[in-house]
Amino acid sequence: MDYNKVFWLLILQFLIIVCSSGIRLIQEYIDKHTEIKIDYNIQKIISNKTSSVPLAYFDMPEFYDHLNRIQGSVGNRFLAPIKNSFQIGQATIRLISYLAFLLTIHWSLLLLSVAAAIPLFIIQKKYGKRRFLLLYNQTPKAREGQYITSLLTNRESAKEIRLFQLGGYLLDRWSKTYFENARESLRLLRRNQMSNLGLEMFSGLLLTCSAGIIVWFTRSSTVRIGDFVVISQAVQGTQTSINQISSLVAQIYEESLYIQDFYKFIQFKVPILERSSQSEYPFPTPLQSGITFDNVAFRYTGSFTDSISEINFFIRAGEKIAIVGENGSGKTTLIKCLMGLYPVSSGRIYFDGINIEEIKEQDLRKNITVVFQDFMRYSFSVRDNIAFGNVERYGDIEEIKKVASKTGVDKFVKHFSKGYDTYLGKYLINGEDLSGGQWQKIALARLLFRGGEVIILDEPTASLDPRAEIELFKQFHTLTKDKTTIFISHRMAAAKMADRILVMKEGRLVEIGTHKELMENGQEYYRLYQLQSHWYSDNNISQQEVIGWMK
Ligand SMILES: Nc1ncnc2c1ncn2[C@@H]1O[C@H](COP(=O)(O)OP(=O)(O)OP(=O)(O)O)[C@@H](O)[C@H]1O
Repeated sequence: MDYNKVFWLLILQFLIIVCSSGIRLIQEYIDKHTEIKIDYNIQKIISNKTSSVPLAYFDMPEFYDHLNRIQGSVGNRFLAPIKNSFQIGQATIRLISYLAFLLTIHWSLLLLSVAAAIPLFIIQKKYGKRRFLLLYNQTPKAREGQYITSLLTNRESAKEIRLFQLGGYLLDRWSKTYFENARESLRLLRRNQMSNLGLEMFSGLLLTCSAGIIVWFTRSSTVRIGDFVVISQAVQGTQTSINQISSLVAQIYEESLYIQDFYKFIQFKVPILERSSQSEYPFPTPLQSGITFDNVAFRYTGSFTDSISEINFFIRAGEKIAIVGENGSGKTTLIKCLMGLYPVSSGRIYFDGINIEEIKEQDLRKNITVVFQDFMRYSFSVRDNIAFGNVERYGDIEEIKKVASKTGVDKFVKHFSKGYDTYLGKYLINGEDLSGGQWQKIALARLLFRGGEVIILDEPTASLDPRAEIELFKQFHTLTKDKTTIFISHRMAAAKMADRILVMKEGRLVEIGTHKELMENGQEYYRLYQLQSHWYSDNNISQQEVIGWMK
């Protein structure tokens, strides 16, 4: 025996084993790497889309449904068609060799081997589509379930859930939605399994027929008995390969439905909600003349009535305006239109005579700054919470400290061990909790850090008492001296500080004028003012005091 040769053959065998394992491991790594990259890009594309679409899209449940559906489109889903194509290639090579062999025996064997693939493809394609449609139809319910889960796990809702002892009820409600969806999924799976059973029986029948034919060939001595096993294996191999190909093609079809859905989301556009003009005028800074509302009306998507209509007014540059009116009278809607967050349904808004639709969107955002009543409380540091007003100047800690000092944020930050780097809230780390009023000061600091030509407070002062609210408005006036400012308030005494007051009622602008003029008018403003006059006497705030603040 040539031991030397055997030794080298054993070495070769070892190298082949190592190489094939190495190739497999590298391939697994490349797969994972590609999957992570695709995941990252998909998440980025989705986040880019959601952060840039018009705000009105977030009033549409179908937008949330679509978003929820495609969030399941992870890298694997995009990778699957590529992986499947490789497997189809491999299976095709195997199939061709089997077919060539079977053809040399008899064409009927070939026919019987491939016959099961057609119904298999049809059934798998059908159930692939049904699974997609099921996901489509189940999304609203699944979202309801997710919403309930978030209520049960969020800090914001934790208080009320305990207070109203809602835990058990919400859990039952969640179980109901969960099992409704689960039942439908299982029903589809059962049907799919029944069809698969039928297919297996059909394949088995075809295999048996093939075996019968081979036996008949051996009896009629076309084939030798020794070839029986080889031919049977070839028939089985053909059937397995072609079934695999048809399953893989059906899977590609199913994945393509999800991928198409993903692209539909990326291309999702509601023309009526998009800016109609692509013109790109800069925002007129500084504002020279003022802001004009020319017969503006706006209706939310899906609503049957206008939330604001026939709005006509002119605000001079540098003017201090208050907007008052009862709940739901359209104050916030008017502000959202003024900011260009919603394109108006009819009429026009002009800044120094330039139609809002023609001003660069980025410029609008830069120059109109708002603190809404439901402003964000970021679970990040104090510094983040202020710097988010203008991330381009994130590193400008001096300016951050300046606005913090102007708004009184510095008074409580000085007690925090990490100062401006202290995290707020408890979500990410055990940070500091702030009171409602302190959060409002943070929001105000963020607004000042941003700056801008038009500065708006949309009643972010709800948790302040009347005295504190007036104090804050007074401060706001001082801090925004040369700017055009608008503040919304339900409190008439605060509105008194404005140069002029807009009074909204049922979506219309019913009065406009100074406090004195409106009181003399004796209409809506006078009525609202009278309704609240006791608040201020109860809080020991005299008319003189308010007038004093105004000076
Ligand atoms: N996103 C929305 N989709 C549909 N309708 C809305 C939406 N937001 C507000 N509305 C409706 O528009 C009307 C005006 O609401 P808006 O928030 O402008 O009133 P508001 O005067 O600011 O009220 P409040 O003083 O209570 O804050 C209301 O009838 C409200 O139901």
